[in-house]
Amino acid sequence: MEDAEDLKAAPGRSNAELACLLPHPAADANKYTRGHLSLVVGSAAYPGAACLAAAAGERAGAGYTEVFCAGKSMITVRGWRPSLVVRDWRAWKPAKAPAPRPGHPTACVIGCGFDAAETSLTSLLMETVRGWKAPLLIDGGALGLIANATGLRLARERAAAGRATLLTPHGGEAARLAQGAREALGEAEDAAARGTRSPLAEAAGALSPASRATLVEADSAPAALACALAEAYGAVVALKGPVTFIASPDGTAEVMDRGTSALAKAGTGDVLAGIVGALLAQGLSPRDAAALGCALHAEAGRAAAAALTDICVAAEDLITHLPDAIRAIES
Ligand SMILES: NC(=O)C1=CN([C@@H]2O[C@H](COP(=O)(O)OP(=O)(O)OC[C@H]3O[C@@H](n4cnc5c(N)ncnc54)[C@H](OP(=O)(O)O)[C@@H]3O)[C@@H](O)[C@H]2O)[C@@H](O)CC1
Ligand SMILES: Nc1ncnc2c1ncn2[C@@H]1O[C@H](COP(=O)(O)OP(=O)(O)O)[C@@H](O)[C@H]1O
Repeated sequence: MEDAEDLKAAPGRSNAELACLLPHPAADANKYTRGHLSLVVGSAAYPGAACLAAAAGERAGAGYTEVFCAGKSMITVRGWRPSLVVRDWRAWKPAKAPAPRPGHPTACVIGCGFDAAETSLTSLLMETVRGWKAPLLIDGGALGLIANATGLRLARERAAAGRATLLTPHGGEAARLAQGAREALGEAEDAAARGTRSPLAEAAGALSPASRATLVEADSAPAALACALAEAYGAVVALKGPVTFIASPDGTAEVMDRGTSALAKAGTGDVLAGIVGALLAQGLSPRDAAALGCALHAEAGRAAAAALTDICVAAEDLITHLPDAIRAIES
């Protein structure tokens, strides 16, 4: 990887490049071949996050959208959109899900509306990171729960097994992920000092000096931070903000700067997670899903602001205006 100071993210992709990625259904498609999206979301405290992520995923093209949420959230999610398949998250068995097979893409989004105070969610998350074989997007409260040495080790084990992971932190969540990586580095250094061999110590030893420096600094630039987190966790990282940086574990990064401050409202990140998750579930790579999903989200924000003003746009409006975003990218 380049020195952190020299890091430059590639400019955002053109409409023509993004339009090629749009997952129009084949003439002989059925709901299963179009892509199965499982969302493990919506604690009792935040049923709204489950509604937003799942409805966005369905509108972004997933053929079968299944929501696993807290028992207390189920009635809210069912009432919000009857086409969603809603189950209690006690029915979520990630390790028993069949391996993805050609022509039947699938993906999981976990964490929108996770309540950090609910420690029982840690085992649900870790079981998913360990056992879920298809692409996995981790968002919201789940990011805080993997931001530690155990979470980093499990994420890296997924990468080593060739299982794709995408992290979508905002600035606060990215700071927590960096803190978790520092904790892992500390544990690895202790292990090395004791002469103990461990996968974590080997991973920490392999981390580039630039990433190590970025993770240790308090105020790293977002592009460098996204790259360092991607390398440390072995995942594609979309670090959200007024400008979003999409970084891959190989040190490459791209910028998405189509957004509008109309997007600065609660719940818009849940909508983004649903859109990107649906694109993963339709077979796009994590990097392509992040690039197209973030661009569609931003264009939906622009279309919503044109219709409603930048003051009035709320997260639900992005779902309504997603068709305008698709047309903007295709034009
Ligand atoms: N309708 C629903 O059900 C909704 C449910 N939601 C769900 O709620 C859960 C908690 O998620 P959350 O984002 O609200 O809170 P949390 O993770 O504690 O982080 C907030 C702290 O981080 C910091 N911060 C720094 N930079 C930042 C930045 N760029 N953008 C934002 N924050 C930034 C900032 O600290 P400060 O800078 O103020 O010191 C701030 O105090 C999660 O599961 C989510 O899915 C929400 O999506 C809303 C709609
Ligand atoms: N000023 C801004 N300009 C452009 N995009 C923004 C701005 N503020 C926030 N966003 C976008 O809005 C979304 C907010 O996500 P997040 O903070 O996770 O919200 P929540 O957790 O409430 O769902 C991100 O996609 C981010 O890039």
